[in-house]
Amino acid sequence: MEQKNEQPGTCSGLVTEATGSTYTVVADDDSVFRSRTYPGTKTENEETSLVAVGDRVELKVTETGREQFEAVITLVKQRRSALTRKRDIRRNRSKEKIQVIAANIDQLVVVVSSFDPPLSTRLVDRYLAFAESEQLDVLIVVNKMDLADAALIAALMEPYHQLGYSVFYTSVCEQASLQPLRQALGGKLSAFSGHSGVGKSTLINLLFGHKQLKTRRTNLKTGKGVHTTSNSVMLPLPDGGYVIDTPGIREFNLSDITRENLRFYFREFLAVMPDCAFSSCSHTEEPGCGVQRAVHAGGIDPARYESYLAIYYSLE
Ligand SMILES: Nc1nc2c(ncn2[C@@H]2O[C@H](COP(=O)(O)OP(=O)(O)OP(=O)(O)O)[C@@H](O)[C@H]2O)c(=O)[nH]1
Ligand SMILES: [Zn+2]
Repeated sequence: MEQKNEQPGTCSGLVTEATGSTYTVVADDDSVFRSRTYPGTKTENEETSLVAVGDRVELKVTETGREQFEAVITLVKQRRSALTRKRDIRRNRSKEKIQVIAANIDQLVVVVSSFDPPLSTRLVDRYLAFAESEQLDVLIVVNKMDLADAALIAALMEPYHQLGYSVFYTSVCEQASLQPLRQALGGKLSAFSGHSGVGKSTLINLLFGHKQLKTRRTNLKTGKGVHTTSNSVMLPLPDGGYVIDTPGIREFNLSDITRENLRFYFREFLAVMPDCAFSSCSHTEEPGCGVQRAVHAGGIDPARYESYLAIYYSLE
């Protein structure tokens, strides 16, 4: 449990919006402060963005600050997790080594569409490998189900159910289809990610109701523009929890995934890996490979294995 009001004038809260120089912090008593850092701001996280959306922080609020809802951030608490951005020297004008897109994310919500753009399980597999490498829980959302042959999509997605992943089928044309997803998001910090055009913004807007739609829409949109790094917002869900719209997988920092460790991020490989003749087996061309044997015997989905090979050969 979070300790409240350790000292007079201090409180802790959650950073829900970052706009460059100021941060919106929702304090534990639900009051909202426009906050700034100052040279004395301390952090329990090294060499990364000082403050990111999703961070837990301690605030110092003066009497006038309390009236105007302004505060300074005195401490950024240790993050449980951090979604980081691939380094782009041209864009990264600040000196921070690792740019954090969102902190303390509970789950990554991978949104794909059944059609327009068509469903790519290869892309789903890339996201899943990434989520596994970050030890993030993941929800898969197949949107635009109104445009698809449901039986065809069900067949494509069956391996993911088998592997124990949570899959949601949604259409923004049918409100009821959002209910299971809404439930899975309740009380958690969730990062939505997916290709452009799959319906992330539309889904998010529907999920948190129409009231904030007008005021927040602009922020959501600019969050994807040139100033993405300094302008992201976490939207409160009506029943608790927050959602943040994050960039597509290409913009995430994937450098922790290597040819050596990729095999651990395909969860169905783990059980058969001990059967490989070589302990260092890459499951690509080696003889006596337990993974390849399982693919031939039907125990591992061939499309998943193809994804593994595609990602493997795309890595240095
Ligand atoms: N038929 C159908 N269209 C949808 C659905 N969800 C979204 N769309 C449409 O798909 C288009 C793209 O939706 P967006 O919400 O802008 O997609 P996005 O993923 O946020 O895309 P970016 O903003 O480019 O990242 C819009 O024209 C939506 O109206 C759906 O469930 N069914
Ligand atoms: Zn092998």
